[in-house]
Amino acid sequence: MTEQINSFPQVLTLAGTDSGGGAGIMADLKTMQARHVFGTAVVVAVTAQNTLGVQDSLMIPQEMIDAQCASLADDFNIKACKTGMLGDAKHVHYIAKNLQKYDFGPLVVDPVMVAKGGATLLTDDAIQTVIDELLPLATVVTPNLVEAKRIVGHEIKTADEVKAAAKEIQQLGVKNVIIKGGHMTASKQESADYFLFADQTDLWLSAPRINTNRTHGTGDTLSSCLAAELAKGIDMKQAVRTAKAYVQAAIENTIQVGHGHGPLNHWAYGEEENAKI
Ligand SMILES: Nc1ncnc2c1ncn2[C@@H]1O[C@H](COP(=O)(O)OP(=O)(O)OP(=O)(O)O)[C@@H](O)[C@H]1O
Ligand SMILES: Cc1ncc(COP(=O)(O)O)c(N)n1
Repeated sequence: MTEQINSFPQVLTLAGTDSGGGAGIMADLKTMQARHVFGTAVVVAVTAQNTLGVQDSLMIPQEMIDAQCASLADDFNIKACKTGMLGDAKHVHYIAKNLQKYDFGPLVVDPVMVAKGGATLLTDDAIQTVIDELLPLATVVTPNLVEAKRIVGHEIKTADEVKAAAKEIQQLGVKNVIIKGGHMTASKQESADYFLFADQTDLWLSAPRINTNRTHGTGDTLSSCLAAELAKGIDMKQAVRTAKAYVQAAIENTIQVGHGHGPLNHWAYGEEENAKI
């Protein structure tokens, strides 16, 4: 009976808050809500942020991170989780320890490094800790082009180099790799993401590139949608298609909020479809 009561898909984000509501934990919870899963959150960092940039940030102490993870593990039945902004090497380590201690299901690692406005969200020395401690725990990692370059430690220019980099990242111990195309601006027509799956099949998923600066939180939205689908038991290949379509609809159906890099429209995707889920 208890198991039945606790069986509704529950998802966890371990990340930073965005007071402006467009990225980080706020984007994650909005995405989870729209995908009809129950969203929970471990706050790793607090940012004072709006669409113009990050004005300040505060890292949460280890004891409080551990306490949040313990609270969730004691009560909830988390079926998938994602990481976002983790700030520094120490916090990457605290999160990796908690993810080893508790079973929160498949892990989506979004290796958030720099905000669209240019603020550092992960210190340089922490990249190696992500590689050593977090990637081996991940079911899927979702770097953008810039993050992928930092992980492999060299330039990635052509489509063949994107594919080779995904393979290199997979060899670090992650089953599935997605290199996101938002920063691959060579094509003005499309935004194409590359997917390399655990079974060695691969896929480019392309969608029309929208000419807009209202792309605050695109990466968070993709990774939290992916986690939401995985929590429902959807297989990885279908989950990535839904996540890409969800982000596309959220960028396309723009809303006018803030004066800078505006947020996405998290309720745009398949509104009638959602009503039926
Ligand atoms: N202008 C755009 N038009 C269409 N799709 C886009 C656009 N910008 C980004 N995307 C899509 O959004 C998703 C996230 O990609 P992106 O490379 O922007 O991630 P990110 O840089 O990690 O995002 P964030 O900076 O929010 O963390 C990908 O599916 C990408 O193809
Ligand atoms: C707390 C937090 N997490 C992630 C991002 C990345 O989003 P973006 O690159 O769109 O600014 C952010 N700005 N803030």
